[in-house]
Amino acid sequence: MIWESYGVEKYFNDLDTFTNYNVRMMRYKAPKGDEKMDALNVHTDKNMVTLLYQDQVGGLELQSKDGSWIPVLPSGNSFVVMIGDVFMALSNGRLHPVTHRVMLKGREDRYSYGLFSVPTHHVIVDAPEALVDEDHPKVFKPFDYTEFFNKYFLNLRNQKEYGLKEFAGI
Ligand SMILES: O=C(O)CCC(=O)C(=O)O
Ligand SMILES: [Fe+2]
Repeated sequence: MIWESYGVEKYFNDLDTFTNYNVRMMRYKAPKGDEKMDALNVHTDKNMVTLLYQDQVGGLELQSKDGSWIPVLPSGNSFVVMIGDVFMALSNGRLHPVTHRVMLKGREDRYSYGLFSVPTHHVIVDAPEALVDEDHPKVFKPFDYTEFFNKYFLNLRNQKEYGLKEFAGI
């Protein structure tokens, strides 16, 4: 639908052939004390699209443009849909991934469930030419998704948030 709205759906006819889907169930242990605990670091997702369901404990927070944090209230019958860095690159910077984190308070463990669409191994991510023009100069160089992810992952172990702008920004 998004690609149709930009008139570039024909470039993504074979999207299925270069997309994998990962399902992940995540458990966050309840904090030990009474303080609000940083349970998942501040980040944008590095994949294409994420579908997320959190249980009644809640804790997911989204960052607004002014830097403040907006809690996503738990809902038994809805999913959160977020785009990741790859989608930003494919849209030539038109769409932006939301920065988010998980903060926990209280005595209950938290569970969340995610469906993550990711490019297959070593896919080259590049925005369609039709989305590049004078008003929208190219924002990212074509890049190998696996190389980007590996670099991101290495930085994660050093507690550093590593973004696509650093890896492939023009
Ligand atoms: O558990 C959550 O609600 C968020 C998980 C998340 O942001 C992620 O896995 O990228
Ligand atoms: Fe995330």
